[in-house]
Amino acid sequence: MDKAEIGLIGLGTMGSNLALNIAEKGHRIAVYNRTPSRTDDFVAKAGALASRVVPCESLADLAAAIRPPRPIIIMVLAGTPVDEQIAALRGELAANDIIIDAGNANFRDTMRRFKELEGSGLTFIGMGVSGGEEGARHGPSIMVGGKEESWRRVESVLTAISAKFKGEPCAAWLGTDGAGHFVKTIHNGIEYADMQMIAEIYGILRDGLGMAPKEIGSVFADWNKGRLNSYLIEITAEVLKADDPQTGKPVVDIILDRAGQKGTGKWSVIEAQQLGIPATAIEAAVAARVLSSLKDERLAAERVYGGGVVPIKAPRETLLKQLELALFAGKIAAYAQGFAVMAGASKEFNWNLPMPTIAKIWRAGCIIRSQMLDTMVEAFGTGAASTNLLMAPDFVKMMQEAHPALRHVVALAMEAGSPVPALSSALAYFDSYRQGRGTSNLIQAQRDFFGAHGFERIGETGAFHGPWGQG
Ligand SMILES: NC(=O)C1=CN([C@@H]2O[C@H](COP(=O)(O)OP(=O)(O)OC[C@H]3O[C@@H](n4cnc5c(N)ncnc54)[C@H](OP(=O)(O)O)[C@@H]3O)[C@@H](O)[C@H]2O)C=CC1
Ligand SMILES: O=C(CO)[C@H](O)[C@H](O)COP(=O)(O)O
Repeated sequence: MDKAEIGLIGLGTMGSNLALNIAEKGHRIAVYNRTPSRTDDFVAKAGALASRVVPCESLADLAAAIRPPRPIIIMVLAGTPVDEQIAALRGELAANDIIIDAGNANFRDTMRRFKELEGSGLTFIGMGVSGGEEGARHGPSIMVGGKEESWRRVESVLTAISAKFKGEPCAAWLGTDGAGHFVKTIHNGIEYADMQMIAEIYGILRDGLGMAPKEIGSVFADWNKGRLNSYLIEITAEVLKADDPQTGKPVVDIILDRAGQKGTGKWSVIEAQQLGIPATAIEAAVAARVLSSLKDERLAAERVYGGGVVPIKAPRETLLKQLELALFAGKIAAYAQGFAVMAGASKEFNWNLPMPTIAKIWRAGCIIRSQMLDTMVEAFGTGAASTNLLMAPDFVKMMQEAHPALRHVVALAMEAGSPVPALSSALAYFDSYRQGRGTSNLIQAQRDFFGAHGFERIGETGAFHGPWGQG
């Protein structure tokens, strides 16, 4: 039997679809899954593509089925399972074989694994994949980290399976060791902020305006035709229009309001804080998921304080326009924060992250794909966004048009008691960023008062102390 060109471990949601995508592009692929029945099911459902799939019962079989040098994708749950698979694989592999971790790894783990495998003769790639089930099957966005020569060895298969934006593949090498997984982490951080802001707008429409899910779905569907055009808006419209076959009720109304999270949002925030880069909308989105998980406490607090949202009395069409613009402004701020964190990490880890390329490969395939990303390609490509996306002329124009609506919507929601943590954080970030004279002069004075930390005087150099305690 002909040897496979590539191998894949982990036939869960992502792995099985990625394997079919690879087979469909004409590559013979060997697959292995810890639970053998999953491999059998996979082959049974692969249809005509099964002829290009080599099912394997062990890692030894997998290694034997692939033509050396063997590229092997690991697509299992992030964390210990990846270390276990690498440890088990090492004995089966030979020099020049390539291990590709395609899960949502913490980039610090990727850096460690990269170091651990250095000198072993094996090549390690940390690769972020975005697009969910559908993307994995028909074209995800692929963010690669590792040695550039390692990328060159797998470039043709990865570009073939990736999404295409106007013919350009959404797969790229972004830098050494953890660069690909870091970029995927921040992609997810922006995803958290975007999803949270959409949910906040949904809250205003549901509780403030008393709209039904299908009506709200139509609003999102409308917005998807305009400046907010994006995958997340598109699926939100679909989600809101779907009915639960069991009860006949709208699906959103039967889902418990407790959001899960697997780590990438939290890691985005931790790294942003470590780097000293504000990512307030992402932070707010992670905190909102945590608060959502405290269902019992929230119910108890509602009994104490009341939780109702005061109906919002405003002309509906005007308000809908403002909500659309507010979401647009919030989204720009979230992207600005995400890119700023990547710029900070790029310096810290010497990655030289190519921002225009990142914007390019996010234009199709990934969860945060949106019309706005094409304008970002231009802004980063010309250097106009090199300080901050908010300073690129195209985005200045958009924010000038949209920020008054964000302010109005946040004020309205706060007054009504409809929580808008991500939108309000985005607004506060924007307001703080554009304030030439802020209020931290007072903080410096306080720090000096209680801790003799010193402060700078306007127009003078050196450290000064205040006249504290002199009456
Ligand atoms: N779902 C999504 O939208 C996306 C997921 N990802 C990432 O892709 C990776 C896979 O996710 P997904 O496909 O959704 O997960 P699934 O839960 O669908 O599948 C998990 C896979 O991991 C395997 N696995 C779990 N634990 C171990 C272990 N200890 N040793 C060996 N194999 C193990 C499972 O094998 P078994 O059948 O034996 O349990 C299964 O093949 C994760 O890192 C995830 O974060 C990335 C982008 C999008
Ligand atoms: O990477 C993804 C999308 O880009 C995965 O779907 C990931 O699981 C999303 O994160 P979380 O589960 O924390 O919401």
